[in-house]
Amino acid sequence: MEKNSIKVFFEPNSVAIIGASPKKENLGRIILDSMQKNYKGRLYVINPNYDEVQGVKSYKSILDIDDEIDIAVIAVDAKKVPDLMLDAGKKGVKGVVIVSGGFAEIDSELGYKLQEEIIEIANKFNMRILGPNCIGIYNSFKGVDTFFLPYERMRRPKSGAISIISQSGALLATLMDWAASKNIGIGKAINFGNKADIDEIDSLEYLGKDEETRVILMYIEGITPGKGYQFVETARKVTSVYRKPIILIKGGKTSRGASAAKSHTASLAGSYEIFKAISKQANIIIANDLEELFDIAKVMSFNLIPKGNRVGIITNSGGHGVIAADTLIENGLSVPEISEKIKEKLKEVFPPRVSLHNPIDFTGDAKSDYYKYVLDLLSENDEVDMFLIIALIQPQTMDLSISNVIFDFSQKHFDKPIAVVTIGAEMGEKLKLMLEEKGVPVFEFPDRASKALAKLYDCRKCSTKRFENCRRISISQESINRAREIIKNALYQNRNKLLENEALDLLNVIGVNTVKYCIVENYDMIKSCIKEINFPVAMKIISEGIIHKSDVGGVILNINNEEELAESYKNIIKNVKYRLPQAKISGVMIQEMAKQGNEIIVGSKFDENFGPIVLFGLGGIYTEVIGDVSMRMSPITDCDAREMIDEIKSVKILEGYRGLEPVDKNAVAEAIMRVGELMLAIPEISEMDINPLIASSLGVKAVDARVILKR
Ligand SMILES: CC(=O)SCCNC(=O)CCNC(=O)[C@H](O)C(C)(C)COP(=O)(O)OP(=O)(O)OC[C@H]1O[C@@H](n2cnc3c(N)ncnc32)[C@H](O)[C@@H]1OP(=O)(O)O
Repeated sequence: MEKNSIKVFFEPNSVAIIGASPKKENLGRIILDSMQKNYKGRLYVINPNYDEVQGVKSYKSILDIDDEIDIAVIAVDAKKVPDLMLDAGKKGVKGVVIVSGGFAEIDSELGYKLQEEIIEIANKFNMRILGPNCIGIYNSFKGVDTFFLPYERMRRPKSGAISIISQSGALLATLMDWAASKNIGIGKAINFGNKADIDEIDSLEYLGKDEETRVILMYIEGITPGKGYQFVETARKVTSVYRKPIILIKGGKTSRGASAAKSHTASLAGSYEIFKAISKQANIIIANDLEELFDIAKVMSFNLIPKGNRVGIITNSGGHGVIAADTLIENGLSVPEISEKIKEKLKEVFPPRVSLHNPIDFTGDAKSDYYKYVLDLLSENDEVDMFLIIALIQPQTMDLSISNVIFDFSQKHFDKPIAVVTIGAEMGEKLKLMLEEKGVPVFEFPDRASKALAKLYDCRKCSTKRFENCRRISISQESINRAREIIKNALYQNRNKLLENEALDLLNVIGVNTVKYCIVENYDMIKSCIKEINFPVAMKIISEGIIHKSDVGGVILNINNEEELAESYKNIIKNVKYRLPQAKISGVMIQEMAKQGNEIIVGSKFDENFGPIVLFGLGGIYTEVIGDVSMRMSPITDCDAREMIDEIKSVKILEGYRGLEPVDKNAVAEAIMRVGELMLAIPEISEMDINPLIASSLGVKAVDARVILKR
């Protein structure tokens, strides 16, 4: 049965709070208190022990209420929750917010059992569950507030266009409180705790379509297992169709963090590198730490997304201006030179000591009206897309009127985002507060302001990206069946690894080119085997038990004629028998020597959370030493594959660096996609590598491949 939208949680017409009592510390009472402040819908209390709570009649059971109830908020001991849910189901309640803890997150038999029970009841009555173990829902526009933190413990921010999705209730509460202190507007927030039902995807789907949300901030510890690709698709829709940037911070980046995350919300946190790659695929912007998330929230709440990446720096400190320029450029923005036309105008107004480049540096005797003049002039002439305004208060001529100059400018030129840097004793603090009161994003250090502006520009890139013309590659069912036969055969022989020739056969079957090869089982087969292959050739021993063939003399390269070939055959068998007498030799592979090209690697690994992850990079030392690789989860579209190629730092080598011929990127992209599709179609493959895959202007050819199977 299709589940109902979670809209009802944000916009209920009636809410029942189960477990509210007159006691001051009672969670239900705190929720009732918060709801009574701004909620205009109908409120009910369920508690058999009281007749009335805070002026609201208390019912013995939800079934006694003579009204439709949209959502019920449950704040009683976990063991009582299933019975209360049964009543809620009978009553026709559409959704329950379970704030109680004591379910799967405590990692006990009882906890898991209770969680399963409530899921069963919810499914039976087509009810949605938010939680358990959560603080629930917040909608500033409708006064919905199930956060059981009184106002003196958590300030509520003003209403605004930023909405927050958080797996952690406490972190969400901190963010809300901080936003209130900085005058940042938060519209909606949701915390789903254990994710018994509602998760990050439901939340994204709702907030993506929500007209009151412009930006989504997310804190998550792990994507719901098995829903990796759904997450990618939903996030892509939210960012590119609904044009809402998603800024995400992930908890559980390290294994220690991941185990804390697991006990915290019974969630599975995956490897952070994979997560970052998938976020790119999902068109999501990653915040590296909480400070950065908060910085981004600041610039986002006040500004619109810029039209371009040109930043004008206006400063009264040379050093700050230089650091700002460095950081902006390092983070992908441009700090363009001011045009001669504008310079001439500025020269007429300012003394010669003012530096009229970008940064425009007024030096120590800057005045507020200097800033006003330059801001207006550059905006009106469309010389830059954003401003980084550095207004330090120490220089003796600077005064607090700069606050009005900046704010007035922002109101007049709302299409030019700004970030302000200021610091300095009592006056500096005062200026900071004056700006913050108006919601202006203020920073103490230029590098943080610069990074925040860079992320703001990233939002533009995300919202302009398009996915509708991206295509998967299809491998025919017949080919998949043939590939499956190869795998089945190995598993039947009780092997968890394909022999090298089988791995190359598999690649050929799915349409990834390999160099020509043949297998000989005895000396007499050599002549017929070599017919189709031109010299020079390589010879490799085929044996299940030999991992490093070269170490046992099992590889001979550059064989130029039939004579050498016969000699090599004898030598290779002799070498292996001498060095590894117990090895079972399945045959000898004669393989065309690969023509010149770039060695690349295309590999894939099955990830518990996201399924097959495909990896791409230059082969050899680049992969291992520099870690210059890109990853995406399967299925991989042509757009993803092209992005993977262009993302590695050494892409220039593939594009024909210093006279080298550029490789056929389409052929590389196709190999990446085919590996991704194979991994999806045959889950018995747990890992595979094509290394090296030789890429040239003529296409790609696999030389060596390794395929590991799940028994
Ligand atoms: C912050 C984060 O990171 S996420 C948030 C995670 N959630 C939490 O932190 C909450 C943790 N605490 C809990 O889960 C607890 O179980 C609580 C606070 C929900 C309830 O604790 P207890 O007080 O032990 O539960 P209990 O069920 O006995 O009583 C709760 C209230 O419900 C009332 N109540 C009891 N039974 C019922 C019932 N069947 N129907 C309605 N009300 C009931 C009681 O009157 C009681 O109020 P009172 O003590 O003020 O009279």
